[in-house]
Amino acid sequence: MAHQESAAVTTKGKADGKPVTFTYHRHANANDSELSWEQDAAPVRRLAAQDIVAVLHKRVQEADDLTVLYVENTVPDDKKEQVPGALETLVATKLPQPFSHDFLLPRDAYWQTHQAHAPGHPALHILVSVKSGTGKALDVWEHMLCPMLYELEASDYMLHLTTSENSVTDLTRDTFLPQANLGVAQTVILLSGDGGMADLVNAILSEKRSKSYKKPTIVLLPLGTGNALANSAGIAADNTMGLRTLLHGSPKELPLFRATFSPGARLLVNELRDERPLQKLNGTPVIHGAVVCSWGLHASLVADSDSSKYRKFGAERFPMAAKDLLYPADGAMPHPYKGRVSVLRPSTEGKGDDWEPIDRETHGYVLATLVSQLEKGFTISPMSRPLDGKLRLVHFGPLSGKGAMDVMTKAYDGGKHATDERVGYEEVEGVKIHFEEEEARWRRVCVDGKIVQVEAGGWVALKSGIEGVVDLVVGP
Ligand SMILES: Nc1ncnc2c1ncn2[C@@H]1O[C@H](COP(=O)(O)OP(=O)(O)OP(=O)(O)O)[C@@H](O)[C@H]1O
Repeated sequence: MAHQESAAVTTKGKADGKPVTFTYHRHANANDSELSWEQDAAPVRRLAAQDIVAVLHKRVQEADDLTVLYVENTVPDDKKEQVPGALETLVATKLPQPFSHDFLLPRDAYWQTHQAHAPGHPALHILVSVKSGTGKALDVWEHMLCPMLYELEASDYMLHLTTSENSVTDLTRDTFLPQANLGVAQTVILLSGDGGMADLVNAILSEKRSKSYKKPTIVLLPLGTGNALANSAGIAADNTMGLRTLLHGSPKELPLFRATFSPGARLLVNELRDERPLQKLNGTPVIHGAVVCSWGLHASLVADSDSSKYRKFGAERFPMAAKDLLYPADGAMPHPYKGRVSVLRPSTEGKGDDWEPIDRETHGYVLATLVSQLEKGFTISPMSRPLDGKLRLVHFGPLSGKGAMDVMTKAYDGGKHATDERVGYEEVEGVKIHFEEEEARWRRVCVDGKIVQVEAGGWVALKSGIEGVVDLVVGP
């Protein structure tokens, strides 16, 4: 879909059987392009490029008919909370050639070659995480994905709706993993946030994989709150809820890190009220992640905002909880987090496995990530490229509420915090933290949105470069 020039091309054709004049305004920035059509006295219809899912060779009446799939986002304001959009079709005859060139489904796209009538096509699963984000995943299935599969004549799939916080884990352990171990190719369209992906990956890594293990291919439709993975991998760059990436993209291995914890670490669930044991690897508690591992302000923010009180506000829940942490009610400074942090830098000739301490006894923010954005526009790691597998550390010492806000504001401004002298930012292979906090709430670690409570005197050690277990479909 890459193109440089900015031009308009006009053709005479038909839209849904009625004679019209099509105009395609093609812009250097593909998402600014627009298709419009005029029919005598009727008002001009406009279709923004960012709403277009794909153009299909689907003959309806005339030999040169094409079917345009697009997302209608003009939902009345009072319905916006419930319906994020709906899939619509336009049967078009004689579309401007540059338009069809830009949006026709590529013949070699993963979807084309692996789905529908392709021989030996993978088992197709649709997994709807109904409580992710503000709870719109089911609407997206009903109004967008299901109608699209109908248009694509893809009816051979299994639909799964989550019924509990364990649904993704259970389904992966009982279905995806055993099939993958038998070498069966599977595509999973996952309507969720980062947590759904984390559950899936951790369930796979909780058991042994066979020699014939075949990585499932995951198509992620961004239905969470932060959608860090989707925003960083370009899946959420248009208005189609990931449908365009589903049809045009191709699979690439999802890089992972492993966080290993001291023996007393526990996963906090049920709005932090209950504890669960972590998975064990060689007797040691572990969690794997694809997005972020943090301690300090970020982890406290995720933990404090993980309640139904805040969740209903979507991504707004973070700034709301941030206010309480940055400007404590007693007028004190934000909490200085006490502990020893050391890093393992990418190995260079002559340097071994040397962990180097960060020269500071207290900290404000310690965050390691594999992605560039933690939510749309919050560019925590501006050097990160989609699925580059590089772990990057962002850290700073205790700052005033205003100082920390200042740094965060720069992160929202294209990642300018990365060059702020108060902030450390570098590529690392590992991070270790030994906690020296008395109070439990300051010993909470965030891994891909999950919260781990570490015991007094405990530690966490993070390593990148873990062998991937799934592929993620990303844009061309
Ligand atoms: N039917 C359900 N009942 C109870 N819990 C559910 C159900 N469906 C999903 N969940 C839970 O809701 C949470 C949703 O997490 P997810 O990461 O997908 O969304 P998010 O936290 O809103 O987004 P993000 O991680 O992108 O910020 C998960 O913990 C998941 O287990």
